[in-house]
Amino acid sequence: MSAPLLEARALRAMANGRTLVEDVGLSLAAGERLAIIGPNGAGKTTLLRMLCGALRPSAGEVRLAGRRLDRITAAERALSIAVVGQTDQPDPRLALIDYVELGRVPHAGLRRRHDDRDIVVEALRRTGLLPLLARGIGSLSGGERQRAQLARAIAQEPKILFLDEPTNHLDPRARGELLELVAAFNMTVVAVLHDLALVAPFATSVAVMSNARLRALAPPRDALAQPLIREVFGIDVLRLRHPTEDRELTVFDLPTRASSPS
Ligand SMILES: Nc1ncnc2c1ncn2[C@@H]1O[C@H](COP(=O)(O)OP(=O)(O)OP(=O)(O)O)[C@@H](O)[C@H]1O
Repeated sequence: MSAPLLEARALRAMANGRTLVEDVGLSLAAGERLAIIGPNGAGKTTLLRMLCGALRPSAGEVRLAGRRLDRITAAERALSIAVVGQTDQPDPRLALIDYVELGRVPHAGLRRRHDDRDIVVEALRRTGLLPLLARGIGSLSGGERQRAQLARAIAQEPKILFLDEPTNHLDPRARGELLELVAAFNMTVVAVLHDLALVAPFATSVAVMSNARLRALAPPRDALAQPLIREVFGIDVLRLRHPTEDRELTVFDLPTRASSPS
């Protein structure tokens, strides 16, 4: 059997005497999309940063295609991993097309590919940004900038795409559309998501974090179920028949005070 593309064992993150992540293990096959969910402060971003090599674990290890991530050179890692995070602050004067072309930099050390520009233009087209290609990054809206980051990551052609809250600047329709777009690329993806309604249509598996620990690692239908969601988030999950269409609706409902556990 081939090794999983991404594998984490007994991961722990400590900072300033605090345990941010404790004993997390998971594995991801090529083509899977893992959503990491959990309340604020649960350790989601810390886990994502260890999985993508941005943060060295205090204990445990991460393997990419069977090789320890901390033993892979930065150049090799850049060929394999793209990260769309919340901290990217490019020079606002940079034109959008030049920003997206930065995604090709890890490949430039090999043979400069004549189709680099085609890959960049295609990434802009797929993210709906082609009409804005000459605009300065600083003039883009928050949502456009989020799509620009995705375009840069797609242009990088990574083995795994890591997304930290990729939809937080987007309107409700654009949120779903962005994740649909990511799914359409058939890449292996690890994404921290806050909006639970987006998880089931997007993810093939879900890691539920709570108080620094992995509470569940399961397919969306099992992970997004009572009593776990009630316990971890303090909200209810209701599965209801759509009133006019032949399909089920999943509703995340804030319980009223009367029905909340005290
Ligand atoms: N360097 C640090 N030193 C001390 N505590 C930290 C440090 N970095 C993060 N933390 C704390 O660790 C906890 C987990 O942080 P993390 O960002 O991983 O959570 P999260 O689940 O992504 O949260 P959110 O949903 O709010 O983004 C938080 O309580 C945070 O304040």
